[in-house]
Amino acid sequence: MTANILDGKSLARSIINDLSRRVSQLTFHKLTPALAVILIGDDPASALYVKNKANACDQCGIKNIIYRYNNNVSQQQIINDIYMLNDDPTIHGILVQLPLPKHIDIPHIIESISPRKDVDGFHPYNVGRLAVGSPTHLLPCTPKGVINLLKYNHISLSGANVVVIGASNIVGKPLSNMLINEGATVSICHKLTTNLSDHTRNADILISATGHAGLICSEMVKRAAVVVDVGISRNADGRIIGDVDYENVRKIASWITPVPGGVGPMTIAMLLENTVCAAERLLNISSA
Ligand SMILES: NC(=O)C1=CN([C@@H]2O[C@H](COP(=O)(O)OP(=O)(O)OC[C@H]3O[C@@H](n4cnc5c(N)ncnc54)[C@H](OP(=O)(O)O)[C@@H]3O)[C@@H](O)[C@H]2O)C=CC1
Ligand SMILES: Nc1nc(=O)c2c([nH]1)NC[C@@H]1CN(c3ccc(C(=O)N[C@@H](CCC(=O)O)C(=O)O)cc3)C=[N+]21
Ligand SMILES: [Mg+2]
Repeated sequence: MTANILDGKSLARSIINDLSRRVSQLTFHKLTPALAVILIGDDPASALYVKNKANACDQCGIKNIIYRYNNNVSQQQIINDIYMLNDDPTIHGILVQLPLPKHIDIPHIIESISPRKDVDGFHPYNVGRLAVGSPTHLLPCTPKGVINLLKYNHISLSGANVVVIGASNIVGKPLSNMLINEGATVSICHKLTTNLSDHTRNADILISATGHAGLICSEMVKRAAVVVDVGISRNADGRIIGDVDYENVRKIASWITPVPGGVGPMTIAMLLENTVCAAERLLNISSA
């Protein structure tokens, strides 16, 4: 058996194509959706994400404004600039690229973003709405991308045993809440989990989001499981690789995401969708 591919790249392309029409509709109403990206320092992974985002924005007509700062910029400067963007009616989404330099307090920065412009879905207001299962306009991009990729391929979540590895605020925790809301039975594993494979071998759907290359080998995967690889690291040649031993696991799994070309492009498509939704809210023509 060889797994089917969960092709995030082509699904993202078609989502971005559909977004172009919604952007045209908005510009017809004299409203061009705009995303402000705050980028501090020169982290190479961040630079790649920022570049891919900018290209995708260009494809569908979203205005993308990048604010660059040196590593030693003060926290107060960033907060002042976020307040300015909160009050700017021509800006619909604000994204602060993570990680941040050590002297900057991430929760403090995130809480200064207006929840209406929080296109990452990281503000405690939006996190809380997700946690209590209220309707939310802005869901975190990577978890939303994973759920959409599974649903598009008719992979059922209701009643499924899903194991999520990684419990971060940007991927593992929000993804787990979204899966619970979809009716899945969710186990969350992290660094302190003992005997990881005792958990992973029970998974109908296994999702790894650690950044530990090669963590998931075929012995840890149940036959015919669905395997989703969120992780991004670089191998010795500088190529992007995930958490999963792809060549061996694809012989066991029923479905698998490639890296690159799986979850990454979906994250970007969801960011653009959130930006368009945030702009549409101003006109009350939301189709979502
Ligand atoms: N494809 C995409 O669109 C995106 C990819 N990423 C990538 O996903 C990965 C995770 O990102 P992020 O959540 O921000 O990372 P963090 O470093 O914030 O979190 C990693 C999580 O994985 C857990 N973990 C790390 N190593 C192991 C291990 N060996 N066994 C079990 N659990 C482990 C950590 O446990 P503990 O909590 O105990 O420390 C933590 O919960 C990274 O590679 C990142 O680059 C991130 C966002 C988007
Ligand atoms: N505030 C904030 N929000 C984030 O969502 C966020 C962040 N900070 N910091 C960094 C991580 C990482 N992340 C990626 C998104 C897309 C790709 C991506 O486009 N991946 C392509 C790479 C393709 C290529 O090689 O160019 C792929 O997997 O196919 C990668 C990584 C978002 N993150
Ligand atoms: Mg990918």
